[in-house]
Amino acid sequence: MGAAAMSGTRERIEPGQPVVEVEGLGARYGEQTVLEDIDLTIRAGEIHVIMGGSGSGKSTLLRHLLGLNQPVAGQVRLFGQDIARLGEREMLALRRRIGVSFQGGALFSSMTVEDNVAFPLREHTRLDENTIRIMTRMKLEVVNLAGFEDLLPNQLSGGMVKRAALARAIVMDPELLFFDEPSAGLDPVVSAELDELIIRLRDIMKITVVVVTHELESAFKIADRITVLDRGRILMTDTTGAVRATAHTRVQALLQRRPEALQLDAEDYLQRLTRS
Ligand SMILES: Nc1ncnc2c1ncn2[C@@H]1O[C@H](COP(=O)(O)OP(=O)(O)OP(=O)(O)O)[C@@H](O)[C@H]1O
Repeated sequence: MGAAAMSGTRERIEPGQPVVEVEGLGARYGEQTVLEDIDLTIRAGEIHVIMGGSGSGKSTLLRHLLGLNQPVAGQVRLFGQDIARLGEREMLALRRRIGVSFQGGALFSSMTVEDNVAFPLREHTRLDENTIRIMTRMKLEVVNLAGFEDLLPNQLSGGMVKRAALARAIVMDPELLFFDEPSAGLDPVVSAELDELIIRLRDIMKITVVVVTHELESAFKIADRITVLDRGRILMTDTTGAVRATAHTRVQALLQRRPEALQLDAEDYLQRLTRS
């Protein structure tokens, strides 16, 4: 039995139903508009990749989806609930249905892999130690880290750290997982392993996964649907096939670029410099 099942009754959302709904979202930092007119629906059971170059607004969108930032316009609904209207307790209950693996979401360096993964269970549930241990080990197996539970983070490779962080993000059996730049800093082989793992989470654990990335290859490999974000606006949301085949010139321009070029758009960069 999972932590979710133990923490009370909750309806599991049916495949294909909207899990994340964004309508007319706008975001600003000071005078700078960072997101504008964002409409987006993410459905249960899909791997949805939000793709865009550096500064396109990916991280800001993610922060809004998690309710960490207040929008200047529009709304975000998670599991059908408008997150701006939720009280603290309701928001906490909602957050338990969500796993997050952030780029900078480092492991606690003084804790073993096992204690790191067990941390959310110790913080948010009253499960006994034996159950916590079993659930933690199960998740370590899912991410292929069985046998490494007693190591400290600095004894792990970059790919292993990512997998341990992923185990921690799924230890509460989330229905929705946000994964920020899974392949950042990883070599291609390790990055491909992580892609496989994300696909496995969808197929075996039936988790809806939202991946934010600027890695084109990885995006096309794992996504059911892709949202292309550019300068704070959504250029398109569609299946990988449709995105690849689109006649949209700006999308094609972004796709033709080498990943490194996509990270730093010179024109954008200069605009940003002169704006501030
Ligand atoms: N806390 C902040 N305060 C002010 N401006 C910010 C802040 N965070 C981001 N920005 C600006 O908002 C814009 C979008 O940034 P954001 O981090 O959302 O983009 P991104 O697509 O995630 O980029 P990257 O891939 O480089 O992380 C950029 O112009 C950035 O400089």
